[in-house]
Amino acid sequence: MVEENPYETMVASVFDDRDVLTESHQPEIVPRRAEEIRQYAHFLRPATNGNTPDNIMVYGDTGLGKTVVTKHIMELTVDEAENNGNVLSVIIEDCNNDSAFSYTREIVNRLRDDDEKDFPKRGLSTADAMDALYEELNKLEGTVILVADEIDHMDGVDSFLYEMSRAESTGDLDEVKLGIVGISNDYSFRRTLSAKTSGSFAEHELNFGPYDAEDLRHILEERAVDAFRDGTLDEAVIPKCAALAARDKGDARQALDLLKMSGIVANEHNREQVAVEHVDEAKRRVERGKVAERVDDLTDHQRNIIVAIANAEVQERSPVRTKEIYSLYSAVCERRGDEPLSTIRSVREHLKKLEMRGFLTQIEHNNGRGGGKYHTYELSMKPQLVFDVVRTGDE
Ligand SMILES: Nc1ncnc2c1ncn2[C@@H]1O[C@H](COP(=O)(O)OP(=O)(O)OP(=O)(O)O)[C@@H](O)[C@H]1O
Repeated sequence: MVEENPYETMVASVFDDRDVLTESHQPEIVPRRAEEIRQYAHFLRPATNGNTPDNIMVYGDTGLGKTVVTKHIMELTVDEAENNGNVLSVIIEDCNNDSAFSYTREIVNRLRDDDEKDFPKRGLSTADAMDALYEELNKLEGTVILVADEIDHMDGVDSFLYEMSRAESTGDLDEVKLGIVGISNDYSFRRTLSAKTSGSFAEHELNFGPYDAEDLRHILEERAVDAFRDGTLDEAVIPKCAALAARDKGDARQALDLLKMSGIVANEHNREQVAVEHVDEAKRRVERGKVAERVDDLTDHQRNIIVAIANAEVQERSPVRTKEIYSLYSAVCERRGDEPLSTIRSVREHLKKLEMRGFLTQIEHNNGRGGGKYHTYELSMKPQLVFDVVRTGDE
């Protein structure tokens, strides 16, 4: 028997360069953020003239271009400084739920030569790490801009910002001028800083609003030029991806993920062109992927609880009271060979957490005078999505 070569029956991929649609790709053009880029440049201009730039806080929800715009403006600012005969270094480091100590250590090790990257993990205080950082920064010339992405995730951020923003005036930094840019999804970050830090870290604010369908269409079209081969995108595909993402949160990451997944689906169906129905399937897959990531963070008990409520929903018994959830949950545990929690009270605790994390919706009922209050719960997503990602075999 002659073995079939699967490549022989495949049409050419719709993609020219799929990586252009991924997060790590830094586009040369960043459309639809001209005003934010202009404001940014205004705040950063002193750095192009060899002076200390103002500190900046960039706020906005996820996927609104805070990072991509920041990288873009930093490149322009470094070029401008160079044209003016000045030296500007930019350090961009994600806070990644780090402590101020480990964040500082990361930067120190990045700035050190390879054979000196031995900054110890233990035994030193944050103050020691900051001293090491000042030492490294003082080896640079001109102006330095430190960009702390997801700054609200840094443990100990208050004193970090206090120290860094005073470092020039205290003489810790005597060779370079330092500006700090913080990026955050959390608009209340400013209010979490102590009065003394707010005072010394006086900064400008830049706010990024959601994209509308028109913005997203432009962004996707720009990327699609390099990502897809000519003629492989049905003309309705980009408007559809843009409209779906705009209707949700106006998030460019979501729009790009949808476009990329639509191409993957078209390839899997062995089609020469991406069509609108591929976007529909892509949407389902992207949603499933997101729910799967969130389900990964749940405990086994919490997973069994949402499966129990999904079961109630397909049996049209939802919304459900806690007592009924408990017995449905116990049945799920039994089927899966898990030991159930022994009290309704502990299930109730998990219900609260699941509600907070967006898996469930709680409905409050009032039985009128003397009747007391009680709660029922329903799923905040389609039950099939739960069955798909938890793989219970319960559907
Ligand atoms: N105006 C734009 N032009 C081109 N690409 C964009 C634009 N805005 C966002 N993107 C792309 O969308 C994705 C998300 O953008 P980015 O990482 O900058 O968002 P963010 O606001 O920093 O989000 P988060 O807070 O979740 O990190 C990236 O792939 C980015 O390249």
